[in-house]
Amino acid sequence: MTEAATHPEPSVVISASGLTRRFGELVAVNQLDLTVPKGTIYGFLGPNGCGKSTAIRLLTGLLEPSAGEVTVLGQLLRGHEEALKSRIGYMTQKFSLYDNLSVLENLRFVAAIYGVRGQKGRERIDELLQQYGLEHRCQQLAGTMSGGQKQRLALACATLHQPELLFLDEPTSAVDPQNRRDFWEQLFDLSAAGTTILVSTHYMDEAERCHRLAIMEHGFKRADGTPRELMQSMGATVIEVSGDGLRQLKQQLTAQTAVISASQAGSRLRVLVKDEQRDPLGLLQPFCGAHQLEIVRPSLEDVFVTCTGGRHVG
Ligand SMILES: Nc1ncnc2c1ncn2[C@@H]1O[C@H](COP(=O)(O)OP(=O)(O)OP(=O)(O)O)[C@@H](O)[C@H]1O
Repeated sequence: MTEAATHPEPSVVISASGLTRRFGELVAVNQLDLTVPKGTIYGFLGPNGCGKSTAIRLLTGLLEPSAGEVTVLGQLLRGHEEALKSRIGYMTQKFSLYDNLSVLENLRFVAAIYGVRGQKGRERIDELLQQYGLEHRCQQLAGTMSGGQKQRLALACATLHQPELLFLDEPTSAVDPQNRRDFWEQLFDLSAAGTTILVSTHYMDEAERCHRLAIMEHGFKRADGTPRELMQSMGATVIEVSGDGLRQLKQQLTAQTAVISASQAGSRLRVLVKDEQRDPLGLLQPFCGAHQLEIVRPSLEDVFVTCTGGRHVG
């Protein structure tokens, strides 16, 4: 019998049930159930303070839960935090780099922590310098680098020991759109090589890139699935209204109980109407006069607004 047959690789890399963390009266993470399949990029989408960082710290074993269980890479997390550390990478919001150490010194420091020594360590560092475009910055102090460069160095540090599971807590908050795009290409490279990635974000466009995601609010998971599944099962119709006088129209429409929200983009009003309203166009028409009405495809932002009762991310 082969090794693989005796110890089959888990197809589910993170499994959590009833995961809860209280800070005094505050429940930062509330009864979180989670299943993250191997090789996926899984997103936590939600506004500041909804519990994303706390959930990540619980799943890495850095924080003890008040209740609930977590299995990571086929092993119960509780009691195995140390053993699992070498199989997990974690990039924090603040990137955790030493500003007064050079790029090379930061990488060597992390290599020493993970015991990636000697020839193997040097080769791995060279490989990462090249992979993340840092080979000409070896001697530069981390504190003098741009946001995008720091981010690449932080990712190199977090993946130095080639973790099977990588946690990224709002990794793109401090970088520009081009760097964000490049960063996501790097994440897909890692994912294609078999790394499972859990990433938190409050950007809709980032969440949309994930294979699967959970929408979080006030410590609760409000919905989860692939972006497409979430859009298909959102429970609302999206209608775009175009024309003049949209500010006043918006007030009239949001006063209707079947209207979840109305938000303006340019000369269009994007209106979400609950699915229980059989004739959503008929509901809006009496208010809209000469305005043009069109049913359009939902976006992830529409899903978010529907799940969280109209409140906004960020
Ligand atoms: N150590 C702590 N002690 C007390 N309260 C905490 C602690 N850590 C987090 N919280 C609280 O728990 C809630 C969730 O915080 P968390 O940092 O997990 O949210 P988040 O979604 O990651 O937001 P952000 O991106 O702003 O960090 C917040 O109300 C926060 O103030």
